[in-house]
Amino acid sequence: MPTFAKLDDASDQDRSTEPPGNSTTLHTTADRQLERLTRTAQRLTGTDSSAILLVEGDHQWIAASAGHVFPDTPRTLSFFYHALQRTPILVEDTLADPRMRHHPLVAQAPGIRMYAASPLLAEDGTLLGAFYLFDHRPQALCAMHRTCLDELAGVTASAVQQSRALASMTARNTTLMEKERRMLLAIEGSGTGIWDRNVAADEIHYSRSWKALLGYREHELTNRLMDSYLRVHPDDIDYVRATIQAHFEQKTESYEVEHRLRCKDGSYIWVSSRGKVVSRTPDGKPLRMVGTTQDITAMRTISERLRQSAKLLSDLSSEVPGLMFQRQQRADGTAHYSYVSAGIADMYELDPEEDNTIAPEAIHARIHPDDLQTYLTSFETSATQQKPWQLEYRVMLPRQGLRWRYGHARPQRLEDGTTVWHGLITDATERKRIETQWQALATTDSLTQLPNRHAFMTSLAAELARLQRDSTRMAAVLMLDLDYFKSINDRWGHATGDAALRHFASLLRRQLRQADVAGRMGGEEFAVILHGADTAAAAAFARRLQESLETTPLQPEGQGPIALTVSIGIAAMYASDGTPELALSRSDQALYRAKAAGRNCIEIG
Ligand SMILES: Nc1nc2c(ncn2[C@@H]2O[C@H](COP(=O)(O)OP(=O)(O)OP(=O)(O)O)[C@@H](O)[C@H]2O)c(=O)[nH]1
Repeated sequence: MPTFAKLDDASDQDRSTEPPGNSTTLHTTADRQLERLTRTAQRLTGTDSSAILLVEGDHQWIAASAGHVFPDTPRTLSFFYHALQRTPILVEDTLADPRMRHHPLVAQAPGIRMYAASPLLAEDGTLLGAFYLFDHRPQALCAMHRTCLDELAGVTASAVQQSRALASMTARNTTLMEKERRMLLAIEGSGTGIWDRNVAADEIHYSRSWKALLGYREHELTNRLMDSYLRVHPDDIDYVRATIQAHFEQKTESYEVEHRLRCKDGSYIWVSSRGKVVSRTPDGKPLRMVGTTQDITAMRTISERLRQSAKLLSDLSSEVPGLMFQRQQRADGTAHYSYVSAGIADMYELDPEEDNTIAPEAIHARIHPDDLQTYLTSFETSATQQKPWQLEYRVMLPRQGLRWRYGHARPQRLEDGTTVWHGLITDATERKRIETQWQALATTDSLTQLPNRHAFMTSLAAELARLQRDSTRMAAVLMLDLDYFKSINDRWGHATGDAALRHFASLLRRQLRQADVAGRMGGEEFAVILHGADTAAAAAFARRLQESLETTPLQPEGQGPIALTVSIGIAAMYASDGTPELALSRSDQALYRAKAAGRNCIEIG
């Protein structure tokens, strides 16, 4: 039995005198029980009044009282608070106690003289409040009354505890129910239909929103399972049944299928149905299955459009000749090909990865070693200047061999500094071949296959530039003109004249070294650049040429040999020459003199 302790000097003027807002406060039945307990205490002990004070958090309030009515004022509370200790208290005469004697409830009506209290303790030791006895006469409670007070306090504590547990459970249930209600509202609101299938009874129940999905009102659909299958599109029915069956047989964790359902107006919508068997017989037969149905028509339409766009892109990229690519270069300079089309098989003879990417090293290994640096630098320049990438380069392929490629792409700078190019690589080999042909045609004399005047003048300018870069070098320029050529034409015909020109060009070509250049300047007039030669060396060259012409006459078919001679004018080229024409002009003047000297002569300008 607890012993009565001395009164502590403690008060709490700040505590609220109201039960907490969300309190598990005792009301109605529980309150009445407490009232009954205070009356019982009053009667059993013969005291004037009795009260129960409850405490919860920062709140404390008088939950029940018998005898005097105690107003809930802070001062009054401080009077009660003295008892909120964990041990019983007995004040036999309040007037003898300095801390109570001036309290209004002592000094004035009702003039409390005896004050006894026992704490209300929960099983875990939490203080729930106190049970009080008061009397207007000073007295020492007998042992039986003290025990009675303690026991009543114990019963009260247990009642309060139970009541609070019940209230807390009710609150939890209310919260759960509210949550469930909100979830159902959310599901309904999201346009998701709910169904509940009774497998044994071959029945299926639909929520209002499920029926609304198909345009039906609440009462318009039966619960018969066989009716539900009639609404499934005929093309989908087999796999819908098979999917359900698989789940019934526990081959799948849940039932999940996309199919079409017929609406009230006869049109079809695409739905996603998901469900799960929630109860089975002990041997595993399904009893009940619940699930949801969602209209995914719009989503299917979008995904179908996306699929078609993706197919179009894929068709385009595989059908358009060449290689479409996306190349990314991060700010740190590392690059990778994030997309390559099927054209990579032809352009580089490479197979892309499954995700249509390829390592840049694989491509670099196919690029002609002489062009690789230009290729890499061109991308760098494009990235730095954010200008379109454009390049003609050679590739060395295992099957096709040496080929030309033309690439162009536009760069885009991303926020993180990455540059992304989208572009196309095409085969430029044929174009290059034609270009080379045109180039040859444009620079070669078709009759003699020697460079024409334009090409010769280009070489002459290049030779002058070389001399001007290094004045220790030498070069000689020769002008050559066949003698009496008109008479050959006149006598043997134009075709023989042509043959004579080809014959001379052939002899001339044979006399040239690698670095020398000869050209046909027009008619029967030729010119030669002798690289690294002075005029003496050029004169020796000219003599050798005249000798070879003398010893090798033209031999037209069916005719006797035709002797040819050539007059030659020689001039040195100087670094000081302002234009290449100057040296040519000097050699031309020398030629003029050679002609004047009787032809088949050599003159140095
Ligand atoms: N067969 C042929 N004749 C050409 C060609 N080009 C120019 N001729 C001819 O070459 C001749 C050149 O004659 P001329 O300029 O009088 O010179 P030449 O008869 O050689 O007299 P000299 O140069 O003074 O020795 C002309 O009759 C031109 O028609 C050509 O491509 N083929």
